[in-house]
Amino acid sequence: MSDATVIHVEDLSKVYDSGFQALKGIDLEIRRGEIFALLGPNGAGKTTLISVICGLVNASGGKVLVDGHDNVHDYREARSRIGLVPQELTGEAFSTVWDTVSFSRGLFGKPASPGHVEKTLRSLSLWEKRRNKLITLSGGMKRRVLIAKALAHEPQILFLDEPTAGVDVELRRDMWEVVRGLRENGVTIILTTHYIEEAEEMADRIGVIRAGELVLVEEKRELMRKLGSKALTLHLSEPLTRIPDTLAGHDLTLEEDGHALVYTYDAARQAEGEDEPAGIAELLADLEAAGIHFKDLHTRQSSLEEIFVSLVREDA
Ligand SMILES: Nc1ncnc2c1ncn2[C@@H]1O[C@H](COP(=O)(O)OP(=O)(O)OP(=O)(O)O)[C@@H](O)[C@H]1O
Repeated sequence: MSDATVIHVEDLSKVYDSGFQALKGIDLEIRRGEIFALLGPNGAGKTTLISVICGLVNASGGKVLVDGHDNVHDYREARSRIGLVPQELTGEAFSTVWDTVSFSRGLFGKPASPGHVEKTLRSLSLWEKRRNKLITLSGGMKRRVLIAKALAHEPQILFLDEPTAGVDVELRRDMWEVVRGLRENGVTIILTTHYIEEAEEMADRIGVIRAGELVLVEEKRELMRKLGSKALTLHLSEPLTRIPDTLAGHDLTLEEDGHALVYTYDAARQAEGEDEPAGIAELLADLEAAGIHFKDLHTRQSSLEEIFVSLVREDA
């Protein structure tokens, strides 16, 4: 395990008592200081994977090292390095923010540190609310308390399970800011999400899990470059009823009742400079030769969402 690796997951599998296999031979390295987004449809195994890494659910096979510590044989060392932000706050409605966070630190056998608790609360804009009972807080503030709780024992690694499920857009952006701030302080972040926008906005790398298998792990930029396709839309001066035979060699579709021609090409090919600029010059020459004129054109690149949908669909 290299220094850059903070979590090493090897051939991890999980079969629940029901006989259901939720994880199948997962191999994964999480790099120190990155934001890693684990994406997958409902039931794909995201929560199971993070629960096994955090030692809350036993694996059926394979192993997990957290900063070099085996999460079964050296559980306390491994667990002390991890903070886990669950989806919901449970059971502490009548405690104050301060007590909830301080208590959580004690659970990890760490000596009381009002200074650390104060720093954590301030960094999450919870300081003014420290005497409030949790039950009196808004949804957004409650989520911040969950994060503060998970950070109380000074972990290097923070897992966030669906950090923004069911929150409004404004609060979601707010949470993203909080998470980025944590990363700037050196915390490694692993988040599960099924909001593609969240992964697109936040992640350095993305893992896609489908039916218990990690089907892909990739730098976000690389993923979008490799799998993104681009489309060039030409708005025609005169509508066409069909694509002329002389243009059959181009990947074209006729849209908007014949008012637009859409040319689809591979963003990666273009980025690699091969066939630059992806056959557009030839297409334009052939259009000219066919007497087809356009009044406007625009390009767009597929979003991570489209890439994700096609990955999850592929031989599903
Ligand atoms: N205790 C359990 N016993 C049996 N099956 C379980 C158990 N917990 C989860 N599963 C099953 O394992 C699969 C993966 O569940 P998991 O919660 O890990 O998925 P997920 O990707 O986190 O989905 P979601 O986004 O819906 O939370 C699901 O089919 C689920 O029904």
